[in-house]
Amino acid sequence: MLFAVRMTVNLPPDMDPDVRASTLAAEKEYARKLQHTGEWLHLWRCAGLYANLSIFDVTGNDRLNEILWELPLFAYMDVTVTPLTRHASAIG
Ligand SMILES: O=C(O)CC1=CCC(=O)O1
Repeated sequence: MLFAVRMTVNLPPDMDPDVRASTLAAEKEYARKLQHTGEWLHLWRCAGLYANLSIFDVTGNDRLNEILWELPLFAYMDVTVTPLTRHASAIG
């Protein structure tokens, strides 16, 4: 199943710099791993924002929920999930 997920990151301005750096590094590693497995299909930066638009290809809601809750940045994110289905006019 395909899902579009918008993640907006809100890191506290007073966050400890070491915790910030290690959390961002963990997020990057986690995202790279899921891109390699094919579950995190697209990861796009929303231009000018500390936000991304991602496409996930997962077995279902439960797997997506698991992935999102395990994001190292999850506690600092606003997340919006949109389930996707094929558009009748899509040629691809
Ligand atoms: O920077 C972001 O948008 C948050 C994020 C998601 C995966 C990643 O590596 O960073």
